[in-house]
Amino acid sequence: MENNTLMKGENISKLYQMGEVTVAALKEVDLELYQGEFVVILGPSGSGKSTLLNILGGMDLPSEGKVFMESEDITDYNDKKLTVYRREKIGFVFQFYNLMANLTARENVELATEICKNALDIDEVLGAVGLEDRKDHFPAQMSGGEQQRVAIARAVAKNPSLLLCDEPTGALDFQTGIKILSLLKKVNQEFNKTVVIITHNMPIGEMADRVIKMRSGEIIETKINKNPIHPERIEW
Ligand SMILES: Nc1ncnc2c1ncn2[C@@H]1O[C@H](COP(=O)(O)OP(=O)(O)OP(=O)(O)O)[C@@H](O)[C@H]1O
Repeated sequence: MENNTLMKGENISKLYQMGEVTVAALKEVDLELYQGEFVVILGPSGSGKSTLLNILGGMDLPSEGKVFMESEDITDYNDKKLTVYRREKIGFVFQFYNLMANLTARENVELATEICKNALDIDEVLGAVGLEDRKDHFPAQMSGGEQQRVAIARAVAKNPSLLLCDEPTGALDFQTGIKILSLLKKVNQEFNKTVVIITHNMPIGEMADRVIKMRSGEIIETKINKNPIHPERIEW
């Protein structure tokens, strides 16, 4: 592995047996993620993005292939080690925030960090995502954009090696979506977190250091953006 390789997937395949039919969600995918980069994985519905994200995040295992995080092969892990891996190495951000409705913003973040070894200061992270005045609000008292900020704070405060975001702007209007993308960029730069976003929204690729395009379970193109644009300049 190169010095700054954070994750490496080798020959990853994922097959689903549907009665007589075998669906190949991923076909011999190779990829590398580098420390500190901002990656956007683009592809149409059904191209295998979520399957790949789930495997990188230790939520699912490949049918074949190896997945290394910081040189350790996570496909060798048992369930217990995978749980620790998900808890300590990965921050997840989903389209629908998945916050605990009966906990405040601060408590949602606190709960996620309680069992993590190297958690960051909760109030500092809530401040960084612009929620200092909303800490004691419950999810139902917040807008979609604010709830997504809580979800991002929750993921970042664990101090993971990698932030995996599945359509993080999918449920938001354009302006709010741009703000969330700007926040993810800030987290990438200020907290030096490697960020991966999966989306079918092509213009989002323009803010990435690297764009990985998928189709039918394969990576069909990897493109380095020499001059990624600021999210505020994205239009869709
Ligand atoms: N649990 C499953 N059982 C059977 N087939 C599955 C399963 N999960 C995914 N697939 C199939 O694998 C392929 C890839 O699905 P995946 O969800 O990874 O695509 P995607 O690019 O994330 O799509 P979307 O953007 O719609 O979420 C699809 O053909 C899908 O139907």
